[in-house]
Amino acid sequence: MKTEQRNILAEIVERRLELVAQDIQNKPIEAVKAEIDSERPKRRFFTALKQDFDAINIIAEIKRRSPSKGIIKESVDAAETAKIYEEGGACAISVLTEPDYFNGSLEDLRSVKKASTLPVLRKDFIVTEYQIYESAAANADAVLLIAGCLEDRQLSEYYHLAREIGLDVLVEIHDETELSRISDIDPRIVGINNRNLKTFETSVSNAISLASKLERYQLPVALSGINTIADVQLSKNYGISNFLIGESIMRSTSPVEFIRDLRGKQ
Ligand SMILES: O=P(O)(O)OC[C@@H](O)[C@@H](O)c1c[nH]c2ccccc12
Repeated sequence: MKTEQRNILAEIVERRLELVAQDIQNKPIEAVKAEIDSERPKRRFFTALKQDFDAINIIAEIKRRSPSKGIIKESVDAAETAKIYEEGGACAISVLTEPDYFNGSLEDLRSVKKASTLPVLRKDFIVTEYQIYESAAANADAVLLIAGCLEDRQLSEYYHLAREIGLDVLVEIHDETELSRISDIDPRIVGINNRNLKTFETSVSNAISLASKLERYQLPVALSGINTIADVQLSKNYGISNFLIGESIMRSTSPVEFIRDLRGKQ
């Protein structure tokens, strides 16, 4: 008999919606929109990824804990971590802002943006339009949209809204069904998650096999489970140049050297 797998993604999304409802009580959407500075300095996430063919671009992630691994690093100073990532040559910084399962916050994102000169990606479970405006108000340069937790209509609306207000978008997929669901929005940056967010099963070959199915002009980013130089090199051999890495960098005793090693630089 097959036991039903607890769907963690659905649980996180349910909780996220509750938290956003509280945020809206505290600060209505009009107030958030008013906080967006149209003159804010924009750093292009897309450009950071579009380097030469030989490059290995690392988006280094600030991730305090995760539902699959528990606490990854006890005390984390987001601003200091961002500076270290930049020193190692990361091309962009991803900041987990989900509070309950990842111990993140928009405060982390704001301080990372101030402390570094790199583009900053807001990594969260974006399931409302409110969070998109909130991302721009917090000075994010890009947002993540996860196909697995959005309906087609939401995916398209949020994608276009984010682009309209000047945010780049990383659209995350995990399998071929999700790949076909994003063909209408035709995103320029496609994150391929090696981890199944419903079951946490992880395989680095997932990004490799799906990347070959993207359009030529779409930039693949391999997400999750990349722990070693060999993992990076393997994907690179299959034409993937962009990697989003959290846990292994967070756990490293010398992240500057580790990021350099992953990039194949001295
Ligand atoms: O820590 P890892 O295995 O290097 O993974 C980083 C990143 O890919 C992962 O944090 C992630 C990918 N997609 C997500 C969606 C929500 C939250 C987290 C994620």
